Amino acid sequence: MACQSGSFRDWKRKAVGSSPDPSPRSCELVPPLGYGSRNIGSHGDTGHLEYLLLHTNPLSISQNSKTISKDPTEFSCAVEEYIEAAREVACEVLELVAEGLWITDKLALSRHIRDAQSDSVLRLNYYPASSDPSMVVPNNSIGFGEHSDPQILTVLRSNDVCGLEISTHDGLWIPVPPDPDEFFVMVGDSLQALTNGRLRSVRHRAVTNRSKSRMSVIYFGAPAPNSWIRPLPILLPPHQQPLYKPFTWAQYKEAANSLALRHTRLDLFKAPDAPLLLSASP
Ligand SMILES: O=C(O)CCC(=O)C(=O)O
Ligand SMILES: [Fe+2]
Repeated sequence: MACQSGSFRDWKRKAVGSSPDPSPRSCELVPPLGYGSRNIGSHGDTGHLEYLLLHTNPLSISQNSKTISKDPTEFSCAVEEYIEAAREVACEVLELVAEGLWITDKLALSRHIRDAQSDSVLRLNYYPASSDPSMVVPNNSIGFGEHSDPQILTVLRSNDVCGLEISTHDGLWIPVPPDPDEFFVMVGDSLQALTNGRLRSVRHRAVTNRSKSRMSVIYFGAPAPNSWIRPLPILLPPHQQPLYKPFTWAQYKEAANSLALRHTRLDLFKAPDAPLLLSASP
């Protein structure tokens, strides 16, 4: 069935309705895909949010849509259309990055997420308006704790409510002004490894708003599980050592999932004699 194009607002409405059920039931999907609430990962990280996590594979979307939406066809069309647009943004950005780094093969980075086996995912986060005194930082509650995204590139959109914050190298948190008509692009750990640290993954977090609920839709562009991630040879002049040992995306995912969110998970793959890269974390 052909998908009709719709705006970001339409997409959110189709995904969870204009006011999400405050106590939705489990979508009975294989973890970690599907519906989640408060718990992020399996290491005790919690936040004030509800989310849907979907694999971007069309078959997986159409199967999962049946348990998520009352109108699975409309839902999966909207999701697939959004993913296609977000993937295009991610690939264009990665091709510009390759050009900027004088990489002769312009597709060297984007090829990973164009791969039919790409393990990219889409996350829809809903942060209810709240302030829980136990998680205050200092005026708002933690919606999604500090971390860097493990994938290659993150393409994020939100409604017009602030909440996303990024950390400077010296640990200062800077709010990102919301704009529902813009994409926000963040470097993930895998891109840091592929570029041998020329690009650094962004530490970020989301805080909740006291008076307004916030929604974000995030495309995480990832390689195929068996793809090798290693510094591109062209970014390794003879005198320069690789900062990271080669790893497959499946290995990185497993390692990343073994640690809590706040850890600098890329450190697990540091090359033994790697020169010191000043940490991006506070
Ligand atoms: O919802 C947001 O603005 C950020 C969430 C986030 O960082 C994530 O889902 O990885
Ligand atoms: Fe993130």
